[in-house]
Amino acid sequence: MATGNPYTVKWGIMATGGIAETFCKDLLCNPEIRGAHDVRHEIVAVASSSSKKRADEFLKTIDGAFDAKTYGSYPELVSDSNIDIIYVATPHSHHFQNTMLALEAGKHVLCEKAFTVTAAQARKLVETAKAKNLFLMEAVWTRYFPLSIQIRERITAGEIGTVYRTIGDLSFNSNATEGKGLSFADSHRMVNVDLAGGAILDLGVYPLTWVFQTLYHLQPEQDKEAPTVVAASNKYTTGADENTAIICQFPQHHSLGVATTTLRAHTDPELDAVPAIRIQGSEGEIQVFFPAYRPLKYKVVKKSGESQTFDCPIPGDPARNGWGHGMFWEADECARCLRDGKKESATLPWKESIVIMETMEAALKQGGIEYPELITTDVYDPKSPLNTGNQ
Ligand SMILES: NC(=O)C1=CN([C@@H]2O[C@H](COP(=O)(O)OP(=O)(O)OC[C@H]3O[C@@H](n4cnc5c(N)ncnc54)[C@H](OP(=O)(O)O)[C@@H]3O)[C@@H](O)[C@H]2O)C=CC1
Ligand SMILES: O=C1OC[C@@H](O)[C@H](O)[C@H]1O
Repeated sequence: MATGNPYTVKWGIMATGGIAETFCKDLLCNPEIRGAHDVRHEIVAVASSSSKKRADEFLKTIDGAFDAKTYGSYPELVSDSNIDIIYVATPHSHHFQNTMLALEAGKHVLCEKAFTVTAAQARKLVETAKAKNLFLMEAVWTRYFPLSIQIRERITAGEIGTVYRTIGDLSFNSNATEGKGLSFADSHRMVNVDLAGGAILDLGVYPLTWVFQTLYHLQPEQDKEAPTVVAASNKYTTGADENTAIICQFPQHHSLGVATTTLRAHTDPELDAVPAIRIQGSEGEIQVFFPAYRPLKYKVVKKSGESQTFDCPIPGDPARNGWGHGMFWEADECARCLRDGKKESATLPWKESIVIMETMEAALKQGGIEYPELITTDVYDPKSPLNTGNQ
């Protein structure tokens, strides 16, 4: 246990949608419940691009941080001198402009996945954070789960031998009950190209996370090899991808990753019948169960067929009705990096977020998926409607 007072991070929350609510509820959990004695979190400000009233309502929804400042615009939020770090919880389309807005205002940033819409945007964010000496991290929360840490450690310890292949899927059966369409309205962020919708950027990033954290992240630094990418997509009527398969080849490491995602079928309709991820090595494999973004269980199966299952429950805070979603671990990582003066997380370094964006960009290109100029530009514009809330 660390001695002394825990290091406190003051968060500013940009946007008041679904994931902002979940993340904030996790920030409000007592860190001691998950054994984190060295850091704590405070929500000091919340902004909605629609109105200050919406931000006020959000505080009621999360049932906490009642003293937080509330704003009706993102530019006001990033100007608040009391904030250490901004959590960007807007749709993918907005991540580049919104993160630039925060970095330009001198704020550290945790930005939701997918990091950006293009690889050039990701590179620009990293260049800006580096130039301004600010912390920046893509919010791929799954990487910070004890389950992910254990699996990376088992691979490094050689428990399944040399890993040759990782196969991962994250898919939902989102077919409408009638007709051939999906259950989402065409305007919904899941399928709306103006919001950079589609399976790859929203869901595909998770099977890719498993491919990358097992086949790329663990490569020694001196032999880092980015993948060659082969991909195919089927398009939905909106132009977004509804069904995509991505092969990542690492020829020098003799390994292959296969990441699939669809909005047309479920990874594991029986929930627990088939693994969502298989990490396959010369001496056995590790199977991770659905969902790829929030797994609670994995199995180590030795070459002999002998197997052992490991449960990794997410601790809940009894003082918050047992709430605990698992996003607090990435928040703790941000806090520790800020405390230690680190600008990037070693668990998801900048270079890796960029290579993942390059992979998704290659897949989008091969799948013929195109997004509008407003959301693909890598020219920062503080007056972009994506920052001012008129879009
Ligand atoms: N880590 C995870 O498990 C998850 C991550 N996500 C990621 O979080 C991000 C947001 O997703 P989610 O919270 O589900 O989305 P929501 O649609 O629920 O919320 C998005 C919020 O962004 C703001 N916003 C600003 N401009 C727009 C616009 N033009 N259209 C829609 N919203 C806008 C709004 O907040 P306001 O009006 O207050 O400005 C809105 O409430 C995405 O990047 C997604 O991939 C999503 C779900 C789970
Ligand atoms: O990040 C996510 O994880 C859960 C999914 O349901 C959601 O669409 C996605 O954004």
